[in-house]
Amino acid sequence: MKMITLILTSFALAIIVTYLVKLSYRRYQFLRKLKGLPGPKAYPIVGDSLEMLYLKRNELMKMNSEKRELYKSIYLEWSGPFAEIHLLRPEYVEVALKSTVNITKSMAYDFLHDWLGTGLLTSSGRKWQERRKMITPAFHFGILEDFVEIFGEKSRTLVEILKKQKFGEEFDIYPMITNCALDIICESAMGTTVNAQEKKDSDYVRAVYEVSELILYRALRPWLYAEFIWKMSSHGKAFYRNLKTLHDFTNKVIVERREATSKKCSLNESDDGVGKKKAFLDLLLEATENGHELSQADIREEVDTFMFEGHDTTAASIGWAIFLLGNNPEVQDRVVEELNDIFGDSDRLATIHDLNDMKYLEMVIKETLRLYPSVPFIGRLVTEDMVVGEHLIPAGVWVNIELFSVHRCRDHYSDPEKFNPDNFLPENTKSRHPFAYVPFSAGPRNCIGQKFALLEEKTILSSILRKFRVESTEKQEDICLMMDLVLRPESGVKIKMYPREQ
Ligand code: HEM
Repeated sequence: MKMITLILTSFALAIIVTYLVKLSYRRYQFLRKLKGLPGPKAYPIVGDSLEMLYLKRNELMKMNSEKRELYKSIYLEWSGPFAEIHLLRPEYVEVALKSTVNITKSMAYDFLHDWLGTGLLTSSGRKWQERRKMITPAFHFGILEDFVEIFGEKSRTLVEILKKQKFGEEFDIYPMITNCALDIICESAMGTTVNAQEKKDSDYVRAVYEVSELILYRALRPWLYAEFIWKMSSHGKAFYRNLKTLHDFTNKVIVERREATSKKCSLNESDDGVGKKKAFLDLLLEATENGHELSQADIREEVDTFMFEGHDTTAASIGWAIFLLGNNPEVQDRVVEELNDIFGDSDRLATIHDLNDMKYLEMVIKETLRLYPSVPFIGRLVTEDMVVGEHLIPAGVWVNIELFSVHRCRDHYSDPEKFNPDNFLPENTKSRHPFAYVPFSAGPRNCIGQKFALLEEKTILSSILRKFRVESTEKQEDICLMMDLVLRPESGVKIKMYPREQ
């Protein structure tokens, strides 16, 4: 017995040692190729991840800003044994984002696979190309027009909820905006209502929050990366329990929607009883009828991807816009002036034409996304050698494309920390580097939902501002940036509100 234990232990040790030697050799090879790149001190195997272990979630962005000041354009970090190159300049980011070969996402996205499978956000190669081609028409302008009605209805509910707040008293508007965005994406993606704004006890909504929180919890704890350890841990168990709620819900909606659609086809009805507006899900179901082979799981991963990508991102950006408008009354007044010109005394919902006329509000939204991009970093695995400036980035390393840093580049913005919507006046954008502003990414893997997002943001913000004057109770310099799955203010968006009529 003792002998067997000894043999097995030696065998396990030999495997571990071989693996460590392989990692060290790989590191040595990369170091030779990456000679000359600056970066923090790193050790074999653990890299510079040790400092991350002691870092609080709200310190991540601060550390990131310090590194931006120190290294300016590019630096090398070691995430454990893996080399990660951070790109901070528009000129470098352009090379990475324009690449049609280096489109594979980095390991960080693997944590999303349980929920999103390999849908549009997380897939790569042929699968991604085919899906992108198939899904792009779903974001056509004509189709987006249908969603504007949903944006308006849900925003109206938000305004009714806000009316119940005590005017002049501080409160956090962020959770209300998030619930509104969740209602919008549920109805747009699946054609179903979860009433996140009015109903506090939806299992689905609770599971969305729990799963997002638990993905982040795992991402910040390397000892939970191994799947079998994660599955055994209490947080992992909670994750899979909530995940089941999410998948069961999406599966049920798909089945019901499929049945309703085929009933409509067999009766040859023009109006469907499913509702006149088409959800993204209907467009995917139609694609299966038009020759695309999509299984239930294929459709689910795309619907789940919209759910994930399509609510936190917009909620964060709307929250930041309210925060900035509440700190800059003169900008808020100009937005309201524009809204008065469009709506006069009318209480009607905004049409797509009204939204297109909101030019100044659009500049405000763009400037908000410059200062506080909902997705501050994008990660890619380099699969083919790439040259940025005078640096060769070899295949096998990860690149971290830092949208947050690019947007604060002093060469392209004279006062980068200042909120100034005029940065987006045509005369100011015309000569700027095209990759100095990329909140929706750029190149082949840019955000497919960006027009949807802009229309949604305009609808929610204009609905709030037509009814209320907002005043922020925290200043820009005091706010602590929190890197969750999206970039958000640590303490929410604290405001006081007053009715416009007064
Ligand atoms: C302000 C709101 C939004 C921002 C800032 C934003 C930003 C981004 C960024 C930076 C990416 C690239 C991610 C990467 O390469 O890893 C992306 C991809 C994506 N976004 Fe958005 N997004 C927003 C809203 C939306 C909405 C509303 C939807 C859907 C309705 C959506 C769907 C997607 C999808 C499916 C992808 C993956 C595209 C692909 O790889 O082909 N996004 N988004």
